[in-house]
Amino acid sequence: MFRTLVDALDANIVVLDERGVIIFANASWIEFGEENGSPNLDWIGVDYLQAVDQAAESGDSMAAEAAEGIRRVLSGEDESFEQIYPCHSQNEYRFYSLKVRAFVEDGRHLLAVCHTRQMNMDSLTGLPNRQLFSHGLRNELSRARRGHGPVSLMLIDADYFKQANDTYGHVFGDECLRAIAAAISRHARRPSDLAARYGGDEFVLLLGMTPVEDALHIAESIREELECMAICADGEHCITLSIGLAQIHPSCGDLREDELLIAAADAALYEAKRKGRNRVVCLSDGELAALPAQRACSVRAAGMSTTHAAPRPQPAR
Ligand SMILES: Nc1nc2c(ncn2[C@@H]2O[C@H](COP(=O)(O)OP(=O)(O)OP(=O)(O)O)[C@@H](O)[C@H]2O)c(=O)[nH]1
Repeated sequence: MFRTLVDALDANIVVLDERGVIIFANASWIEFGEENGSPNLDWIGVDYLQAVDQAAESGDSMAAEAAEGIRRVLSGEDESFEQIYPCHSQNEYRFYSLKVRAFVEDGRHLLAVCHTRQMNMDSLTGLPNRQLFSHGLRNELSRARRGHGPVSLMLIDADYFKQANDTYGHVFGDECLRAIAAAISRHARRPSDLAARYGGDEFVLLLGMTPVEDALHIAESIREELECMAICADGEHCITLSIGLAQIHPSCGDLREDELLIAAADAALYEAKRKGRNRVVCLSDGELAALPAQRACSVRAAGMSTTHAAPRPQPAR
C-alpha cells in the first residue's frame, strides 16, 4: 500500500540510508530519470550524496548548499532542509523544490528526499511568476545569512510600454514582453540567479552573493541590450528599461528583509523613472533618507504583510 501511494504522487521521491545511498525510488523519480538522460538505471544503491558532491565540485553553488544541508540532516544537526533550485531543460525554464526530512524506521535513521516541480511560472514569458520569486527571495536571504554575503535585487520596468500596446496592439506588446524577459534571463547566468516577471511590464532579477557594484554592470548591460534593440513604442519613443537596484546584507534574520529590499529597489526605480527613464539607479542609504516621500513609502511597504511594494506615484510624462 505504501508503494502504491508513493508511486501515485507527482513528486520525485527517494529514501536514503545513513550514508546517503538510495534504498527506495518512487515511479515519478524513475520516470524523471528516463526522460532526463538516465534510462534503465537501477537507482537502488546509487550514492545520491556523492552525485550532489560531484555537481558541487563542478561549480554548482546550489548543489554545494544542498550537500551541506543534507549532511546536516543526516547528522541530526537539523531536522529538515529545503531549497528551490533551477533545473532547466533545453526547451524549458524549470524550477524544483528540494525537501529533505529525517525519519526513523526499524531503528534506522533514514532520509526522505522529495523533488517537486514548481508550477508557478508566467505563461506569457516562461519566467517564474511573482509567487515563485517571493519564495526564491526568502530562500536567497537565508542562504546569504549563512554565507554572510550581500544580495542584490533589480526591479526592471519597461518604458513607454503602454504606448506600444496602444499603437501596435497587445500581440505586439506581448512579443515585447517576451523579448524583455529573454534579455533579462540571458543575464541570470548562475544557478542561484533568479529572473522573474513581477507583474505587467515589471520584472525582477535577484542576484545572490553579489555586491551592488557587480549588479550595476549587469543592470547596465540589460538596459543597453534593450536600447540596442530599438523597439518602437510609437512615432516618438522606443521601449527602453528603467531599473531600480538595491542591495542588502542580511544578517539579523529580520523576517521583513525581503520587503525592505523590494521597497528599496522600488524607490530606486521610481527615481529612474523620475530622472527621465532608460537608466539604472541605485540609491545609497543617504539618498534614500533624503527622499522623504519614497522613504516613507518604503517603510510602509516594509510593514505590509505581503511583498507588494507600496504604490508608486506616476512621474509626469
Ligand atoms: N500586451 C500586454 N500588455 C500588458 C500585459 N500586462 C500589462 N500590460 C500593459 O502594460 C501597460 C503598463 O502600463 P505603464 O507601466 O503605465 O506603461 P508605460 O507606458 O510603460 O509607463 P512608464 O513606465 O511610465 O513609461 C498597461 O497598458 C497594461 O495594460 C500583458 O501581459 N501583455
